[in-house]
Parts: sequence; C-alpha cells; structure tokens
Amino acid sequence: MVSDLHEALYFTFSTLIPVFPPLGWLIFSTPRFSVLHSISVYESWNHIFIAVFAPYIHCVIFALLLRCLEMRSGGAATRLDPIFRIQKRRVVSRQNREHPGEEPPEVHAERERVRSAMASLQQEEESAIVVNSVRKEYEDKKASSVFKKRKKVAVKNLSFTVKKGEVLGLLGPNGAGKSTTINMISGHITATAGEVLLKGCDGVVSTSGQSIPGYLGCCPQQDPLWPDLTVHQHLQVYAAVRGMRKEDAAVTISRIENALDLQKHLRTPARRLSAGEARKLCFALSILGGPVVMLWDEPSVGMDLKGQRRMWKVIQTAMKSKEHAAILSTQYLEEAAAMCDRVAILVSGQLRYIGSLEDLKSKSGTSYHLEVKMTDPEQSDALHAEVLHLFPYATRQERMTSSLIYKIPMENAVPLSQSFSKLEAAKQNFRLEDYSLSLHSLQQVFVDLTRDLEEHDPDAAPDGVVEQRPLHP
Ligand SMILES: Nc1ncnc2c1ncn2[C@@H]1O[C@H](COP(=O)(O)OP(=O)(O)OP(=O)(O)O)[C@@H](O)[C@H]1O
Repeated sequence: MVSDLHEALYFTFSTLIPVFPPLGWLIFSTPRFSVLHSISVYESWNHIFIAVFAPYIHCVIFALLLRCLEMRSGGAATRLDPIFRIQKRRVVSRQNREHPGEEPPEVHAERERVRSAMASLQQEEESAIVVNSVRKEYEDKKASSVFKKRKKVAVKNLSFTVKKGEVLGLLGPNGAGKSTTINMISGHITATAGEVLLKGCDGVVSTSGQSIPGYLGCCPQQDPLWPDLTVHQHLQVYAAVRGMRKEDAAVTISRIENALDLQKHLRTPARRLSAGEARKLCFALSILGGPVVMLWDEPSVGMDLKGQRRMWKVIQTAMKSKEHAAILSTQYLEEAAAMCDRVAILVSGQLRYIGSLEDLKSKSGTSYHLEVKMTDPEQSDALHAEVLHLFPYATRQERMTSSLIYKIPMENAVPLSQSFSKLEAAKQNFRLEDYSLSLHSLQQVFVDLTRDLEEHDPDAAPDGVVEQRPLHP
C-alpha cells in the first residue's frame, strides 16, 4: 500500500476476485511485510474489513450471476448437481444407419409403415407414437476394463408405431429390452441411435423426454413414489402437475380410487403399501388426467387377480375415447389377449413379431406339437432317430431328461390316424411312458418365438439333428 493507486487497485481486485482477499490478508500479515513497510496489519482496519467482508459481497454477486445463468439455460442442473451445477450435455441421438437384415414379413411391413409415417409426419393424423430404428447400448460394466469399454446392446434397430385408440402389447422374455424401449419412449433414457416421436392431439410433434406435463403418463417398472406421501397426496400432486382444475381433480381422483379399490389406503404413506397396492397407485398416477400417451411397464406384477381385473376395466374405460395411445409391457399372454389390439414380441432387443394375437393364433394351426415321455432316458438318441424317421420334417424344440418335444409341420403329420398308429407302435417298442400329439397352442407359439438361439445349449443339438428355430409356426 505504497500509493493511493495501489490502494485503489487493492480495493477493486479484492471486491471482484474471490481469491484476492485471503491472499492479500496473508501477504499483509507476514512479519516481512510489516517490517518492510513498517506498518502493523492490525492498524489497517481497511485491510481487515476487506478480508472479512469481501467474501460476503462475492457471495451476493456470484449468486446473482449464477441465477441469471440458470434462468437462461434451465434449472435442471441445480437438482442433479447442487454444488458444481455442471449440466451434462444431452446426448443427441444419431440416425441409425444399421441395416435391419432379414426380418419376418410383418416386422418388415411395420418398418415400412414407420418410414412413411416419418415422411409425412405433419399430415399423418393416426400415429401417436413413432419409434424409428431405435438402438440402445449400455456400458457392460462387468466385461469392461480400464482400457476397453464393452457395450451391451439392449435394443437393436426397433421400429413400430402406435395409433390413437390402440393398445400395443410389448411381450418378450426377461432381458428382451421391453423396459429399455419404454424408458426411451418416456425420455427416461436416451436412445443411442434412432428417434422416438410422440404426437400430441394438437398435432405437435415432440421428441420423447421433452413432452409437456399432462401429455405423457408412465407407470415404470420401479415404483416412482415418495415414501412419506399418502396415496391420496400422490394423486393430488400428480393432478396438480398435470394442470387439472381442483374441482375436476377431486372428481377424477375419487373415481380412480373407487375403480382401483384404493379407498382403504388413502391415508397410508407409500412406504407402508404392499407391492400390489404400490403398483395400483403407480398405474393410477399414469392415467390421471387422461394423458394422450400412456406407457405401462408390467403394471399388474404383484397385483391379485381382482386387482388385475379392475385395472383391465380402467384401461378399457380410458381407451374408449380413441384419442389415447398406450403401450402395455406384460409377461402374461392372457393380459395381452384381453387388453391389446396388437402385440410386439421382442427377443434379444429385436422385434420377432408384430400384429394381432388372432393372426399369431391362426398361424399356430399350421403345425403340431409332439411330446414323448420316456421311461428309460438312455433311449433318448434312439427315440430321436425314430421320431425323425416317422416325421422327417420334425424339429426338436426341447430335450429334457425324460421327455422330448418336437414341432411337426401339418403336412408331415396327416393323416392323423396314420401318425397315431406310428406313435402307438413306437410306444410299444420304446416302452414310452406317454406321448401327446396336439395342435400348436398360442403359448407354444410364443415359446417358439421367444426362444433365444444364443442362450440355447449346443449340447442339446447333437450332430445330424435338425434344430431349427423358425420365426413362424
Ligand atoms: N442400466 C443398465 N446397464 C447395463 N445393462 C442394462 C441396463 N439396463 C438394462 N440392461 C440390460 O439390457 C437388457 C434389456 O433389459 P430390459 O430391462 O430392457 O429388459 P426387459 O425385457 O424389460 O426385462 P424384464 O422382463 O426382466 O423386465 C438386459 O440384458 C439388461 O441386463
């Protein structure tokens, strides 16, 4: 502080630069400085004043600056990272240029439908959800190392549309990619490639994740509930978020509570609900306010039969107006048959079938299901050779210790009288415990479709055996 200029600079910098006051304070407090400039720091109240109060001035200035920046670029960062407020850049999905390869005809037709829906999106009134060549890769943490990151492909090149008034069932075995698909549509996760478009009733097209409240209702696989809020409070909060008027909300909430038999639990906090009751509440939240697009990821898991039927009724009522579109992921064929206009069957992230269950059922009539039960497992190979001799186009579906299961094309099994007499003879020769020859049921068709080639045990297909896994029955 040898001149007025220095002092002015000191005041200016210490007011604007946060690190300056503590550093200045340290410099001024050193004995060397005191000796050289023959002043005691404690004599200079100005310096103490700056060192103590400047940080408060900084707080106010920078809090205001931060607020301005947040108002300009959105406040989501504060929620995710309240300390450093670094907002991850949203990964922009790129177009999926991967060739889909050979696909079943109905899957290919659906892909073409998506293409034409994308081409004429503004004019196209029908589709509420358009999923266009979507792919999702996760980092496979188990297989990754420090040097090499390995990816797990959960969904590959998936394309489908859901029309207004339609409920599309999403079926498939565990890990098929159903939840990943629903989460990409809801915007909960970002697609690695491809795009999802949601079309509002006003014709506005928005990519998933940027939809307006009230447009999308989602019941994800994990219950998104606040543990301390009661059932009734949850419904009230969601009604407010969806922009419902208070009087409308009260009527709708009471109707939903009655329809799903939630009245007994209105004052129960979410943490004390049973799994089935929590699912009921999640489902109720997803339909509250009649969103245009509704996504349900296994909503009936944990519900008792009565609860499941009540939920079905609510779905039917909600879909009456033909202004809504819904996707229902389920493990139950019966639920899909009761609720869905079409079903999409996913296996290992790929679409294996899309269409009505009736069409799938009619295809099941084109082959027979043969199951033979052995008394002596040692005879398995000989019996297999005999079945192939009797029905040359039979394909073995399963091989267990005491039974073998085959699919036989219809033309190979008729006339049935001959088939039964051949099987009777085999029963005597091989001392079979039992056998059955029946039309392929819907359940069996579904099992055939969803059987994953990669997971299949190669030991079960010894040389010479035709172990085909046709996509169509
Ligand atoms: N966050 C994640 N990180 C890594 N892999 C994941 C992640 N989430 C899902 N996966 C993997 O992606 C694949 C698809 O998972 P997804 O949950 O979509 O299947 P799903 O069909 O919903 O199964 P389920 O019927 O059991 O709910 C699975 O193999 C799963 O292990």
